[in-house]
Amino acid sequence: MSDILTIDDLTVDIGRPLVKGVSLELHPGRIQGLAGESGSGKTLTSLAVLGLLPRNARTGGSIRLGDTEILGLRRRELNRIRGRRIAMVFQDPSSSLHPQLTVGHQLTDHIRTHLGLGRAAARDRAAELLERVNVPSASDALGRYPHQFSGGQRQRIAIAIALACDPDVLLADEPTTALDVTVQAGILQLVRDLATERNLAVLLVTHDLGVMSAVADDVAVMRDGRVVEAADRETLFASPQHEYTRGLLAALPGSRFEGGGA
Ligand SMILES: Nc1ncnc2c1ncn2[C@@H]1O[C@H](COP(=O)(O)OP(=O)(O)OP(=O)(O)O)[C@@H](O)[C@H]1O
Repeated sequence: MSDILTIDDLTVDIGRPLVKGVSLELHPGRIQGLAGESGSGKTLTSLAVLGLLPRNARTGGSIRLGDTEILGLRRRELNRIRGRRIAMVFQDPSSSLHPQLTVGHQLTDHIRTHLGLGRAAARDRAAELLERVNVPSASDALGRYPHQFSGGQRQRIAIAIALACDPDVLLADEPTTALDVTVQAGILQLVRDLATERNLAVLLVTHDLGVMSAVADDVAVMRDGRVVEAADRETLFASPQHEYTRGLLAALPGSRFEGGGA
């Protein structure tokens, strides 16, 4: 299976070692889950892919997009890749949406900047995207501001913006954590469907193994800066090898791993 994004022995040091040799491969059409408790280094790993680590971070290892090494690229080169080939959605959709600009303004600006389309063509594409992510009355929605939508709809809009330029890779960091449980399933199903229909390689970062079990094809579990276990979803959930993974699974409601034994 060909990989589109390859993280190889990644290290991140910010005053102390925080990511300690992480390797992961992302494949088109597949969702790679990255689980682990708070502080285990999941977010730093995904920020490294986007070149968004703090300036004082020192990195080692390799991150390749196709055949291109992207770890350590200059900001200008990275800007060309970010948004266009690698896109991201965050836990709080408001952080990717400008509060004072209409949704249409934000989507069409993004499309025009990256794809060089004219105003009318960009607006058509924006409406199509909103329809695809199931925002109701897509053409009306273009004229509205982010605060006029629910949290779930704002996350759908953030996903539409992320996908506007047909990226190869989507990094989703806790995309449903801030949402009501009832809304979460719909967003996860959307990410699942988009991965399949657009051949998108997704890195899904979450501390919630319940979320993982719903959509990820492969799961890696991080602890203290390292991947302690990685397998396809069925294998990992059926026979977790690592005590730490068993502990995480035991924390799930209704788990058969309660008590720590497999
Ligand atoms: N800018 C920074 N300077 C110093 N330490 C940092 C910085 N950013 C993160 N860290 C530390 O790095 C470790 C890993 O953080 P990271 O955000 O990657 O964890 P995480 O697994 O994503 O957890 P969470 O789910 O809480 O976001 C934590 O101990 C955190 O305190």
